[in-house]
Parts: sequence; structure tokens; C-alpha cells
Amino acid sequence: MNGITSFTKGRIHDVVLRPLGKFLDERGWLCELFRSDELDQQVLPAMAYISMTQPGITRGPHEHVDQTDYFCFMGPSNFKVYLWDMRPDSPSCGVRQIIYAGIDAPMAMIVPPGVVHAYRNVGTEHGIVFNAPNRLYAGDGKREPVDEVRYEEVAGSPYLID
Ligand SMILES: Cc1cn([C@H]2C[C@H](O)[C@@H](COP(=O)(O)OP(=O)(O)O[C@H]3O[C@@H](C)C(=O)[C@@H](O)[C@H]3O)O2)c(=O)[nH]c1=O
Repeated sequence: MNGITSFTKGRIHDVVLRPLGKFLDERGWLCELFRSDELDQQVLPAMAYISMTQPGITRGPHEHVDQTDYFCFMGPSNFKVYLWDMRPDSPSCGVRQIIYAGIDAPMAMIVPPGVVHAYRNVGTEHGIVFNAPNRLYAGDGKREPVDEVRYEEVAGSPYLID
């Protein structure tokens, strides 16, 4: 942490928001999550996982040193997503950005390394989040350290969840 204790509202440089369209028909819906012909090479996924978050529960704040996350919030439920920029060389250093995404606003979100992020399930259903990061969790064969800085238990952390 670099001494910043309060943030201004704004947009964070290098964070990309991509509304997800659903193809709806009588069977239900289908939604493309990513395509290699639409993403920059450096953020192309190396793996993918989904997680379920209970209503009212938060995951994060976390940041990655090298990894870019590619989150998709497409429902069920809705999430309040928190992003904080503490990168000293970023034009948006000191900015906090809040985004609501999920069943009511399906969204893909590219979060670059160094941008601290957290999300809380603000709906009433189990919340599914898909992530396709550009690095393998714990490296090849899970033999390397996990690229993750976790702030959940850090006393005096400026990354507050309201
Ligand atoms: C992320 C991940 C976790 N795991 C395992 C580790 C652990 O036993 C279990 C739960 O992992 P975690 O506690 O790290 O899950 P979680 O706290 O949800 O971590 C995630 O939080 C959100 C906010 C992010 O930003 C993600 O990048 C990731 O850091 O799943 C994997 O096997 N592969 C993976 O890719």
C-alpha cells in the first residue's frame, strides 16, 4: 500500500467493461463469454473457473502482481464490484470505481494487475461468477506461489466494503 487512505470516484485506467448479450429463445438463453478474436493477446485466458458466492457475502479485496482477471457476471443474482487503483504510475491512481453487474446487467470485466478488486453478492440468490485469468492459478502443475495479495484480514486496509 502506498499511503493513500481515501479515494475519489471515477473510472480506472485499463479496466475494460464489456456488456454481455444474451441470445434468448424458447429454451432459455446462451451468452458468449470471450472470443480470442476480440481480446488482446496479453489478456487471453490461460484457464477458467466459476465460483458461487452466497447472498450478502464478499470475495476480496485482492490484487494480482502479474495476472489479469476476466470476470463475467451474468447471473443469477447481482454483484456490487469494487475496484481501487493504487498503481503509482497510473493516470487514475487514487480512484475507486463501483460497478453493479449480474443478472440485471450482464457484464464482462477485465481487471489488470495492480488494481485491487472485490465483489459482494447484493442479490438474494446464489451468485455465480466466471473468471478466465491469463495466468494459471499457482503456475504450471500448481507448483508455484499463488499470484495474489489478499487484504481481507489486513488491519487498517483502505479497501473498505460498504
Ligand atoms: C482462484 C482459484 C482457487 N482455487 C482453490 C484455492 C482454494 O482452495 C479455493 C478457494 O480459492 P480462494 O479462496 O483463493 O477464492 P477467492 O477468495 O474467491 O479468490 C478469488 O477472489 C476474487 C475476488 C478474485 O479476484 C480472484 O482472482 C480470486 O482471487 O479454490 C483453485 O484451485 N484454483 C483457482 O484458480
